[in-house]
Amino acid sequence: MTTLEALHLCKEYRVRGTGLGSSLLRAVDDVSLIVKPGETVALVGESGSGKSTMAKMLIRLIDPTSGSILLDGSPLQKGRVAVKQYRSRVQMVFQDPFSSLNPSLPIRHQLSRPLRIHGIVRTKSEEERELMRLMDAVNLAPAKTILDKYPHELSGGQRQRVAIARALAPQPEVLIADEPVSMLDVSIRLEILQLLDDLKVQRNLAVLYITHDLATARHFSSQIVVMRTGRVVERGLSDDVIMNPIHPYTQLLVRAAPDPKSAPFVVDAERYRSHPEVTIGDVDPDITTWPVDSHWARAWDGEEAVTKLLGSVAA
Ligand SMILES: Nc1ncnc2c1ncn2[C@@H]1O[C@H](COP(=O)(O)OP(=O)(O)OP(=O)(O)O)[C@@H](O)[C@H]1O
Repeated sequence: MTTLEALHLCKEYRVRGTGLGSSLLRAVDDVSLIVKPGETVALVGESGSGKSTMAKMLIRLIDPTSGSILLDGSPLQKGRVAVKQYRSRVQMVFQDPFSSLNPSLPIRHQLSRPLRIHGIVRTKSEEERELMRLMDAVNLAPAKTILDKYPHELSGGQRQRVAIARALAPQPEVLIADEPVSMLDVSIRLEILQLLDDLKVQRNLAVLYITHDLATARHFSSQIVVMRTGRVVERGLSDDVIMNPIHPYTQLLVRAAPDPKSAPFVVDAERYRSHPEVTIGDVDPDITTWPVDSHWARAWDGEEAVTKLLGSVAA
């Protein structure tokens, strides 16, 4: 049962000026947030708002300039051993499954390494069993065939599933997902987000979902934290933030979203048409002002009308 907490985090980067000198850029400025087990918190903002810098601090790739990170209320210890222990509890899924996997190693190697490093397995038979479990957890089949493949032999979605399996290998309690679907084909984004959501429930994970897509943030998160130029400008329950944005920047994000009516949602709607229990209807009028580079449709599931998130369109 692990809670991840960021307290007044700041990060300054030294950047070269136009002349000879350099100056400091405050990429993250006094950001606090808390992610609890079984909960997804979305960190939302436009490019350059500081989201990835937050992620890098929270996974301990970079140190904060000031502020602190607490895991279950305890401040982090310094040193390699402490970082390794931290990473066995807090893992990250990166944006790009093409560069986050080593192209020269088969999948089996990329998954068994963290299993061994973090002491999850000791023998060959334990390793084999755990590899099968991981493949099963991320719905990759046939497991043995895929384990022997190289990343370039897999689709983008399969690669991201492998990356998720690798993140799960140390049996973490916290998952940081930094734009985990933005590099993927529109048609599979929802599947990957749904997988992360299922894993959250099954493993009681605390999930920080970093995205610029407010629609999926609302769908998959209980809370949304909105960042702008390094600062938090708004936070709250996801529905409240989307339906009643208070800060002008959040209102702008919501308003600036493409109209889902003009989004090519028909492509994904076609996928749903093959599901006999769901019929695609009109786009839900309530969401026409949504910040959506996602597309939605009103669907009828038996008697009940439901709004389905069908996928995201490329930004
Ligand atoms: N290593 C670095 N050195 C200097 N400046 C940096 C560095 N990394 C990020 N920045 C700057 O910090 C700010 C925040 O960047 P960051 O990548 O955290 O934003 P972001 O919200 O994740 O954006 P994106 O979605 O485009 O990745 C930007 O102005 C960026 O140019």
